[in-house]
Amino acid sequence: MSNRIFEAEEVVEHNSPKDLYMVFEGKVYDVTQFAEDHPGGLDILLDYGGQDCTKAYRDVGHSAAADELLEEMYIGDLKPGAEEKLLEMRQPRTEENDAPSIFMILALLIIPALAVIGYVKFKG
Ligand code: HEM
Repeated sequence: MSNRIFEAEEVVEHNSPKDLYMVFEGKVYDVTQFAEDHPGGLDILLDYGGQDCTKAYRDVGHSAAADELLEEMYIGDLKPGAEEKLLEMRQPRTEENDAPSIFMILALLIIPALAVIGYVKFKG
């Protein structure tokens, strides 16, 4: 069991599908691996990425099995009293990993196009 202490500044950064931390009852959990398989969906977890999900998690009435899963993802504790700071620092949801970026799409179109142009020129 880790008892690493996390600052609010650090937790808040982990808010994307590829890197997702959540705080529950003052403990920090790395839910990255699990997020895609969450029965309630990835999207709802992203709403709490890098944030405290204690109330939301309780309101759903998660099962004991869910509690056990959560425990397996425990990585440390939020610095005592940092809950408020965490909320103040709330960042907009990181969408960058939700879909391929426009740059990636452009690169995938341009690279083969350049290859074809190069080939045609070289041949001619
Ligand atoms: C952070 C760790 C979380 C874990 C490990 C987790 C785990 C689970 C599990 C195992 C279930 C299946 C039902 C059950 O066993 O209770 C479930 C369902 C659900 N969870 Fe989570 N959950 C987490 C966070 C959240 C959060 C923050 C929300 C936000 C509201 C949420 C919303 C839901 C909903 C709405 C369902 C019901 C899905 C359905 O039955 O259609 N969960 N979750």
